[in-house]
Amino acid sequence: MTRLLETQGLTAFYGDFQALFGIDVSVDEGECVALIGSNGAGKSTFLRAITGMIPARGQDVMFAGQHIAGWAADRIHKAGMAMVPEGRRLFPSLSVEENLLIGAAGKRPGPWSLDAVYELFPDLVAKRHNPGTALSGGQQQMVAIGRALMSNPQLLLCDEISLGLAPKVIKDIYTAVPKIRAGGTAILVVEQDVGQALAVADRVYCFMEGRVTLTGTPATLTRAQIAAAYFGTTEEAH
Ligand SMILES: Nc1ncnc2c1ncn2[C@@H]1O[C@H](COP(=O)(O)OP(=O)(O)OP(=O)(O)O)[C@@H](O)[C@H]1O
Repeated sequence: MTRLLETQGLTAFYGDFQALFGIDVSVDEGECVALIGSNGAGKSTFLRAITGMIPARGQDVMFAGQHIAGWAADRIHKAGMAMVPEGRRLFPSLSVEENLLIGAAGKRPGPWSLDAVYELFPDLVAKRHNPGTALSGGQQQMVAIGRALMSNPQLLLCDEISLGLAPKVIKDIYTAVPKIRAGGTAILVVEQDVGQALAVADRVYCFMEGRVTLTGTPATLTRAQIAAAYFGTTEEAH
């Protein structure tokens, strides 16, 4: 496996407030990695730090063989990282199709196109000329994922894609993950639903208070270890 993303000792600050304390996370090409942890653990901050949305303070972030710490967000996007932001953030005055086409700005060569996104999410076909806001929450999430895929990213970052959605809808959305990986895209998901994270990911990192408290594969981690790493209970986390 070739290493796609690697952070070593990543820190992040909001003003004087330190939100991340030395995070080591890696994602290999084509891999699916999940970040889990409670509210405020630092998962979204990690995504913001690697995508250049908050300044990196000179630490090491390697992506696709390049040192990207300090790069502007649009340069990182063009290098092959695309984000599905928490809350979807569709453009309300634009149609589904226009929202998708916006994601094609800075497009790299690859398998994703409007047709491929509609094949991935057939529910969107009949809605293609509707405004993004006229969709259900699940359909809006599909547009947000499709928009990110339109740039043909090497790494797709998904921040809480199941938040506020019904279990059936979450299941539908997660069925897209193997198809996205089949196109060669690695996925880093932030997911509060631990069961969902363990079901979809090759490896999991648990964050607590700005630190990684546990990492491993779903097959090797026990529920007790995860609970300890997630909530800071007394059992030692490995
Ligand atoms: N814009 C901001 N300004 C100041 N502090 C922030 C900001 N965003 C997040 N924080 C703080 O940074 C810490 C990490 O927050 P972060 O949003 O990364 O956590 P999270 O694990 O993604 O949780 P959530 O699921 O709530 O998004 C928290 O203490 C939070 O209050």
